[in-house]
Amino acid sequence: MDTIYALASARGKAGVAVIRLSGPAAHAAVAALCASPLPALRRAGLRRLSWQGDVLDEALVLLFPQGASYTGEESAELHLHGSSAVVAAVLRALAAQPGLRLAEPGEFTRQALENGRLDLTQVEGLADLIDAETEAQRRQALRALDGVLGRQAAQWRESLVRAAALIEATIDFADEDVPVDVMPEVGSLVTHVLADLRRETAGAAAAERIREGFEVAIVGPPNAGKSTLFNALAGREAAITSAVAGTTRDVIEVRMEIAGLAVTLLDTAGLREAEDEVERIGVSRALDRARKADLRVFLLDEAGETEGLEPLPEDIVLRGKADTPSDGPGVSGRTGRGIPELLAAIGQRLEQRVAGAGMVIRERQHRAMILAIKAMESAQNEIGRAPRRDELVAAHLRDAARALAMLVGRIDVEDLLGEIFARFCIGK
Ligand SMILES: Nc1nc2c(ncn2[C@@H]2O[C@H](COP(=O)(O)OP(=O)(O)OP(=O)(O)O)[C@@H](O)[C@H]2O)c(=O)[nH]1
Ligand SMILES: [K+]
Ligand SMILES: [Mg+2]
Repeated sequence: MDTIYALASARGKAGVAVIRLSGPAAHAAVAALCASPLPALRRAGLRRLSWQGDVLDEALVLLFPQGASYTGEESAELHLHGSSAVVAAVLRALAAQPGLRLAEPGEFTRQALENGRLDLTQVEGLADLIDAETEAQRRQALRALDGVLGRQAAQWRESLVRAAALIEATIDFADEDVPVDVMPEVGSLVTHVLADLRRETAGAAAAERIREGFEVAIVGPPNAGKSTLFNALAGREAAITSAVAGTTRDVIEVRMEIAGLAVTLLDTAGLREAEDEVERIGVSRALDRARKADLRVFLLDEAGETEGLEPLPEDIVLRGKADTPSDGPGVSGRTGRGIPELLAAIGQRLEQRVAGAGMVIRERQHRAMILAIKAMESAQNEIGRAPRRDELVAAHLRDAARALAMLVGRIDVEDLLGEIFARFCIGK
């Protein structure tokens, strides 16, 4: 087992920079830099770090024992002054130590996974937490990091393994008298776990939306004031506005947060039968993106019509350029009138769509759950058959248990690991 090290904090100037070490030689490597004895385990101590007669920094040194660290390995943290020269000097001194090497991206977390400190769903939660931009993403990622899904999956697996074992026990009794009929208990275990799995997968789409965010498109006739409204919502002049109908051609995007949810807001070309070739392309892009968006805000002019696109029941339809109360209900990008109400209406519709969000967040987790559900449905069908083939019931239940093991990364995940960890930064 190698001892790995890396800068764990962000690169560049900062108040403090943290270098992390993990592996059997971690404490020895720190000791080699410290003139005075190392601080007690899990106690921060200020130490002068030096290497080959050269003082590197005054650092806070923190040691964690094997089995009680983030990675599960013997580890250490050096809290340095956050200068790139100091960090570079300490990294050079560590590189010179025998048995040490620079960590790969995500390798500390990979050690944690391999040592059973985290399961795969927690690693995914951690990746999401690092990427989190909104409140809903942060809360959801923290729940995943806490391991809710892994704990629940362990209970489901236990029930399935118990059910399979009950059947297998009766198979061994085949030629003799079977002591008890186990099928009522097996049937009830299967029914309960299946109901749980179905309920959790039903919330997967909502959870995925929290993670990925929503697309909300502003659509309507030319000159309705879409780009002006878009800029007002974005809080900056992201789109060109002008009195010329057909100003916007490309779909323009801004990322924002509405009701704690990640939203990509889209400004689109005014919808009409365009004469101009470029505008026609713009209109066709507008239609395409607006149809794919999660929600459309139809901004209408006095005529109150939109060419080529019908609002869906959940869409928002309102009149633009409603600058003053005498203009009636609607919204004005110019004066800001009606914007808080519009944001509230968008937020309310999006919140409805994430209401059922559960523990299953990623497509990968969803697929593992579906595999488990399919296997359990096969088991249930077999239970209902006459004559019933008990070996098959047991085999389907074992398949379902295996799918749940995949869910938490206990088996069959080598490829996945590469994919997940490649997205981590070095030092995580
Ligand atoms: N009074 C008033 N005028 C507005 C408002 N919003 C936009 N306008 C004016 O209406 C004209 C068109 O505004 P844009 O924001 O470019 O309209 P658009 O819907 O994006 O137009 P296209 O991109 O050409 O489809 C400009 O002259 C704006 O100044 C508003 O809320 N009130
Ligand atoms: K315009
Ligand atoms: Mg526009």
